[in-house]
Amino acid sequence: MRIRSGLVEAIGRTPLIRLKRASEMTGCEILGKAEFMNPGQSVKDRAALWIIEDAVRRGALQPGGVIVEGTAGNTGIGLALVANALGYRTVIVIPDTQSDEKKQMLRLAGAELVEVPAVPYKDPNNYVKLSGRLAEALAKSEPAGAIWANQFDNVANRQAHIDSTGPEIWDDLDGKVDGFVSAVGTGGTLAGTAMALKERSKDVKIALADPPGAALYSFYTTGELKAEGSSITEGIGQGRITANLEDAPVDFAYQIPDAESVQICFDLLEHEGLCLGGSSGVNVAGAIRLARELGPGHTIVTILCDYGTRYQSKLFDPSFLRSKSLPVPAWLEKHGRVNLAEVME
Ligand SMILES: Cc1ncc(COP(=O)(O)O)c(C=O)c1O
Repeated sequence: MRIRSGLVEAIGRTPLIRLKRASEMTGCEILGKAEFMNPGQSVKDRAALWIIEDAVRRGALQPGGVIVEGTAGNTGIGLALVANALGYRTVIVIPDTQSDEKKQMLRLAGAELVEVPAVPYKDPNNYVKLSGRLAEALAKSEPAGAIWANQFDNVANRQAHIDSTGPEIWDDLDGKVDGFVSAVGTGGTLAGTAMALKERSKDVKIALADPPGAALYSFYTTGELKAEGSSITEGIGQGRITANLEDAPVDFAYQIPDAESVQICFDLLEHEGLCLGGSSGVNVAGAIRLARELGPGHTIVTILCDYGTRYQSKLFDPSFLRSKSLPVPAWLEKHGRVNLAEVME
């Protein structure tokens, strides 16, 4: 019998799942690291835990203290759950464009939610900058103090992946890994996992998968930060080189259109039973591109970032998809296969 002593110990050590259709299509072994199986149902539980433990070690976070963060949702959920387990409180600043499901989960976990209009990073009222100012104010007014988690530029975030995600992938595959692909929100997952894998073998190829509207595809292919278009994906799409992204060893970069990532999410749900958010679709599309780049016979790992029920009102809602001119798979609208009235007669 193996018991984990609490929520904190239940974070990480997620399985690698073989993605059947992507593997068959490319002749490669395409594996998804099941980060949706973390207690907060996303990859961001790891960053939340490492950021909190780092603040405690530095003496910045006192018992009963407040953790303030600007987040698209998943980091906030991770922070709120870990805070509950360890005796802290959370105040989360979230752009109003994020899904209702994530906001509901944050409230359920006891986070104090501050919803703000989604404005670009350069605006002083951007959610990240606002959360920094709020943390400064609360540090003075709260009896037990407050810290700013600052996931974008706090490298305790990528340290989580240097210490856990990367080594877990390497160990589970006995070092037989040829490529790793990830989208970027803060860059913690991509940079941290890439650094851990490259440290073990320089031959592992690292690829960025970027949605439209983000500037990193352009940065890693031309050296210029340039963004065009927009995307329905949440939690990813970065316009600058965050501290977590600095020195990330990126070999290839791909831009994935929404029509492709959305189609992959439906495919994974319909044919493999994997219900995932949009960023996982971007990652799997990126893994397929890297597999084609390297050729058959290689092992490529990517991240299955979060669970799809978080997006029932968006990615999995036919009318939302139509409003974004995205194709709706027939089976998503299929109802009435079971006629209960007939059976009960
Ligand atoms: C759904 C989802 N996918 C991917 C990411 C990207 O992870 P990272 O911040 O480590 O780049 C995030 C980050 O918030 C996310 O919420």
